Amino acid sequence: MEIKKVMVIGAGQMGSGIAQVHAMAGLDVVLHDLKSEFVERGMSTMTKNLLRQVEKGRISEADKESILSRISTSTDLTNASDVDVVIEAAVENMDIKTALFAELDQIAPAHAILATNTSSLPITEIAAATKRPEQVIGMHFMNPVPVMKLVEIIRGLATSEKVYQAIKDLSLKLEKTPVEVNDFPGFVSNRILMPMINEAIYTVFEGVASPEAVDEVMKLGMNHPMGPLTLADFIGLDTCLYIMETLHEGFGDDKYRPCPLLRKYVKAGWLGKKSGRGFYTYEA
Ligand SMILES: CC(=O)CC(=O)SCCNC(=O)CCNC(=O)[C@H](O)C(C)(C)COP(=O)(O)OP(=O)(O)OC[C@H]1O[C@@H](n2cnc3c(N)ncnc32)[C@H](O)[C@@H]1OP(=O)(O)O
Ligand SMILES: NC(=O)C1=CN([C@@H]2O[C@H](COP(=O)(O)OP(=O)(O)OC[C@H]3O[C@@H](n4cnc5c(N)ncnc54)[C@H](OP(=O)(O)O)[C@@H]3O)[C@@H](O)[C@H]2O)C=CC1
Repeated sequence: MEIKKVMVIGAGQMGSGIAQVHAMAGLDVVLHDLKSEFVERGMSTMTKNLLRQVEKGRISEADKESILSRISTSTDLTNASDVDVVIEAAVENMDIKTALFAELDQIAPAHAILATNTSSLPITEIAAATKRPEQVIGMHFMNPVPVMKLVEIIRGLATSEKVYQAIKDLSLKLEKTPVEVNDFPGFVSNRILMPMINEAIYTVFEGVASPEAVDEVMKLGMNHPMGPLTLADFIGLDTCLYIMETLHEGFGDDKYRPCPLLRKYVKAGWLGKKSGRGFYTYEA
């Protein structure tokens, strides 16, 4: 199947990165969000990223312009009517995702693949909101998308071989490394990563050490590029909480219970880097 045009839903940190790598691979991209100010924010993130590439001499100014010219913006979901693939990267919430997939199923062409960048939610359940579950698949990018090589590919119960191959080929075209995993809560990446982050939050909650000390231990002691609390702020504390809740509910095992401190920060609106405050504070 030839994929020429892709719609990315959600122009947040993941959606803007996903749109950027597709445009860099020569595909036409529609970047969609609820409000034009969110889409503009996504466009400005991409423009800054590409400008950095120009300054480093990796691409020319003309390349940057042609990449950006391949991206159009949308606040109207009917713009999915002529795309080959939709990649959903809206908030990590099952109700929002199933509502979006049910609507997309009505709008997108019959041949279109509906992919989700969910970081933990069951693909099979998202697929069941459509009448084309064989064309629904998990395409899980890592943050920051332009830098990280992995794409975790997750088949739902009904996903067809043809659709799996098309998404695997698309990932290779983006110069990513696809890894296939089964449809279980958190897949592989977040089943392993998120309990570590949650445990790091517990060490702060229980007064074992300060956030700075926890991060320093993991950076210098384990050679992690970022400490777990810096990483949690970078991912978004809301997303971290939603993932822990999915693991907790999905496995019914208390070892996945979210730390109360994580819940408290999210309730306070301390969502990490994107809101200016989490375990650390950030300049706007
Ligand atoms: C929650 C989920 O469902 C799944 C997830 O995504 S979990 C999160 C997975 N991601 C991680 O674990 C990231 C861990 N951190 C890292 O790997 C590194 O700290 C990092 C790549 C983010 C930054 O690397 P660094 O060496 O500390 O900083 P820096 O030298 O500024 O950046 C390295 C490169 O990344 C680029 N970069 C950094 N942040 C970027 C961003 N937000 N967007 C685009 N590019 C970025 C820089 O431009 C630089 O590019 P070049 O090498 O081409 O010059
Ligand atoms: N952060 C990470 O490191 C990773 C996240 N993911 C997954 O990617 C998805 C997005 O995460 P992330 O980019 O971090 O989140 P962000 O909060 O940065 O962005 C989400 C965007 O989606 C928008 N949105 C919400 N609801 C809808 C809707 N119904 N239609 C269209 N747009 C909508 C949001 O708008 P508003 O601000 O109004 O809510 C926001 O602009 C989640 O499923 C997450 O689990 C996957 C890998 C890594």
